[in-house]
Amino acid sequence: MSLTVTLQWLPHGEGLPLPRYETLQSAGVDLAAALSPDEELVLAPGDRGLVPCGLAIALPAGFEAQVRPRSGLAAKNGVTVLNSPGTIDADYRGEIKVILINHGREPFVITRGMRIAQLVVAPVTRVDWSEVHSLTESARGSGGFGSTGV
Ligand SMILES: O=c1ccn([C@H]2C[C@H](O)[C@@H](COP(=O)(O)OP(=O)(O)OP(=O)(O)O)O2)c(=O)[nH]1
Ligand SMILES: [Mg+2]
Repeated sequence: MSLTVTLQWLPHGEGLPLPRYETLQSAGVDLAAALSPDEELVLAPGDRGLVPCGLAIALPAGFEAQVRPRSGLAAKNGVTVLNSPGTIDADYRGEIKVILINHGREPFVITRGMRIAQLVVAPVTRVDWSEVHSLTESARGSGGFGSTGV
């Protein structure tokens, strides 16, 4: 299934490559850091930072985009998306930004064009609430938080 999403480059994003699927079946497109060419953002161990991506999008109603970590950065550097998955609402027209956190032991240096996260577009289900006095019974009931054992 293919969906058209409009994308607007912000001035500091111009020149970055269009987000693209790296393989035929990739679920996400990578997001690149839209820092100035001479800028470095250094995340010391334990630090977090808001990384601009230099673009804004308009999703069709009924869809969201999720900002997810790249597994390579997590495995090699301990760097991940703090609020993973970040939620981009269909009515958001601001710049997409990525909240990265460095859980690694070394400083992590981000430069322009570095692919720091990925964006996955997904359908959204919305609910109409219906208030009741009791819920339907189920085998699990209120068991949770490890109730089935290890
Ligand atoms: O990783 C993220 C998460 C969110 N957003 C943008 C798009 C999203 O539509 C908006 C609001 O996000 P969210 O609802 O998660 O944040 P909030 O703290 O609830 O802010 P708000 O009160 O603006 O909804 O911020 C990003 O650019 N990156
Ligand atoms: Mg919100």
